[in-house]
Amino acid sequence: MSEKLNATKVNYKLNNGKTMPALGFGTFCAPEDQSIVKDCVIAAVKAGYRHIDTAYLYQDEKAIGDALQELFKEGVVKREELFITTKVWPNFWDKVEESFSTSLKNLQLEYVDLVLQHWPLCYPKITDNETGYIVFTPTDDQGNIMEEKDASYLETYKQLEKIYLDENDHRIRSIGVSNYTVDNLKDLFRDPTIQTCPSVNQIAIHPGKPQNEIVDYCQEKGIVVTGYTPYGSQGGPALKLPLIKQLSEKLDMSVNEVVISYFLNRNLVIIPRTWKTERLPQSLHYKKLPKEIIEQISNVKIDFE
Ligand SMILES: NC(=O)C1=CN([C@@H]2O[C@H](COP(=O)(O)OP(=O)(O)OC[C@H]3O[C@@H](n4cnc5c(N)ncnc54)[C@H](O)[C@@H]3O)[C@@H](O)[C@H]2O)C=CC1
Ligand SMILES: O=C1O[C@H](CO)[C@@H](O)[C@@H]1O
Repeated sequence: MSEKLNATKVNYKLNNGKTMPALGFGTFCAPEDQSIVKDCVIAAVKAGYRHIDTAYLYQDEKAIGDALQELFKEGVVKREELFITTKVWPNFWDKVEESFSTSLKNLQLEYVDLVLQHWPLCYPKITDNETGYIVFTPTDDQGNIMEEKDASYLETYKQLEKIYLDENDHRIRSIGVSNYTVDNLKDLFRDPTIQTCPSVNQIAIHPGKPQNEIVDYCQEKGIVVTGYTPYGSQGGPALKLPLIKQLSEKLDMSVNEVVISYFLNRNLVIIPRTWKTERLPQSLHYKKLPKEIIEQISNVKIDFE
C-alpha cells in the first residue's frame, strides 16, 4: 500500500512561472461570527495550509486579513510563503479596480497572488435601499436574474489584465477565471485585444462530477484547474458516498484524504472548507492512486449537484 504524503507540500507551476499550492483553504459560507473565520484561518496555516481562497462575495476578507496580520506578527509565516486568491463578482464586471482595491484593503495586503473573474457574467450594481448593501444577485419582479444588456463578460478579464500587466503596479501576481466553459475560453482566446492566457480556471469538481472536458482543455492550454466544492459543498455529501467510505477503509485514509488524493492525482488544486478547526487534520494528506480508482471516483453516481 502506498504511503501517505503531505498535500500541503505540493505545488504546481503556473503559466507565468509562479507557483501555486495544490491544497487551499476554502472560505465560502463564513459564519456570522467572524472571529470563527479568523481562528480557522490561523489554525489552517498552523496546520500547514499555505493557500487561502476567498472572494469579494464571501464578505470575510477583513477577518482573513486580521488572521494573516496575527500570523505575520507571531512569525508563523512570512507573506511570501502564502498564496492568497480573491475574486471579482459580476456586479463589478466593469469596475474591477473598485472591487479589487476593496478586497486588498480588507485583506490588509500589499499584493494578492491570484485574482479571478468569479463568473463570466455581468450583473448591474444595485444597492438595497434598506440595508445599503450591494445586491449580489439582482433579480427582477419575476425573480429572473438581471444581467446587464450589451455588456461583454470579457471586459472583466481585460480590466484585470490591465492591472496585472502594468509594470508600475505590483498588486496582482497572477490572474485567472472561474466558472469558464470551453466556449468561454475560446471566446477569450479569439479576442485580439487580450494578451494573456489565464493562469487558473476555478470550477466545480467533486466525486461524480469530474468535468473531464474542461479539465482536459485547460490542462492542454497550460491553465491550472482548481476544483471548488470538492466535498460536495454544504454538509459534505461527497464524503458520505458509500464508494468514498469503502475506499477510505481499503486505502487506510480519511474520507477527506480520499477526495484530496482524487484531486492531486489529476493535477488539480483542491480548496476544501471547514469552520471546525478539529476537522483540519483530516484534510492534509493524500496518496498516489491507480487510474482505475480515479475512474471509479469520477463515475460514481451522485444525487447532489
Ligand atoms: N469559484 C466559485 O464559484 C466557487 C468557489 N468556491 C470555493 O470552494 C470552496 C469549497 O467549497 P464549499 O462550498 O465551501 O464546500 P466543500 O465542498 O469544501 O464542503 C464543505 C462542507 O464539508 C464539510 N466538511 C469539511 N470537512 C469535513 C470533515 N472532516 N468531516 C465532515 N464534514 C466536513 C463542511 O462542514 C462543509 O459543510 C469554498 O469555500 C470557496 O472558497 C465555492 C463555490 C463556488
Ligand atoms: O463562490 C461562490 O459560491 C456561491 C455558491 O456556490 C456561488 O454562487 C459562487 O460562485
